[in-house]
Amino acid sequence: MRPFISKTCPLIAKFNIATFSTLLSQASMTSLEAAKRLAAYQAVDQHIKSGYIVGIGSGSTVIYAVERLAQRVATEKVVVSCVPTSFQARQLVVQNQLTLTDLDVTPNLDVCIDGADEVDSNLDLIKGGGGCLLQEKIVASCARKLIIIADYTKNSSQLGEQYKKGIPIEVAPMAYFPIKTRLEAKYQGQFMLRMAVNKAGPVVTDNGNFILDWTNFDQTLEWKNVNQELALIPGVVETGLFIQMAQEAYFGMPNGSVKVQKRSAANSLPFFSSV
Ligand SMILES: O=C(CO)[C@H](O)[C@H](O)COP(=O)(O)O
Repeated sequence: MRPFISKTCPLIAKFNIATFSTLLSQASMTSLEAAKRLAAYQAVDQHIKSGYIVGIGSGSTVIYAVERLAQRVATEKVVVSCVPTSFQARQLVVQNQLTLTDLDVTPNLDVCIDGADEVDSNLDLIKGGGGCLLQEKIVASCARKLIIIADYTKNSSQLGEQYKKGIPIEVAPMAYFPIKTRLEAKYQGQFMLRMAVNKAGPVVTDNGNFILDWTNFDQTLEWKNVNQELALIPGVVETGLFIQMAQEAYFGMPNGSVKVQKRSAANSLPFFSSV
């Protein structure tokens, strides 16, 4: 059958192109969502046992992890208590009727399952695209294992290779401008105040702080040192650099497989130490 080409009616041609591109973006969205789901389900199946205290990360991939956890609670009678890393995570736990706890009651977690914005070949991460970095890092630092779940677009050899939205730095509101000025004088790149959508002004985190997103940075920096330098600046609350924290990353791949990347024990920081 010959393809329909409308030379006489540009409107029909336009409609066809628009419809085609919508279908195309839906198809790619679906494969990305399928990849997230695959990674999340496999990580939950391999790392969560009955009796565990589980840290629940934030973001769109974690939704599938909580979905799988709820299925396992219902079908296998697995018993878990969950420590959320954000308002969103708390809502997910509650909506899925999982047992909610916190660090006051259960400060030692068996595992924390979370997403990431980018994972490098050392298993160091950029996190905080969803603005939840502070609580995510606190909860992860209380867990024996941090397991990352992500789709294939997050799997890089170095930080900044694919993820261009920048490294988030959570700052006290009154300090954002002096910190921005100081960091722009010291490092290559920009430190952009993250602005809200559908609200005038900046994003305000779950902890009442602002976020500076560090873009166009030098990808060859020594991230462990940079993280320590940033953490020492008055007004910096936390960074989205998660260095030597994750033990394993599960990447859902486009072909329906899951790639698992593991950290060697020698390249891990001791429990409860993230800087
Ligand atoms: O760090 C995060 C939120 O602060 C998320 O884990 C990260 O942004 C990845 O999210 P998603 O699973 O939606 O890609």
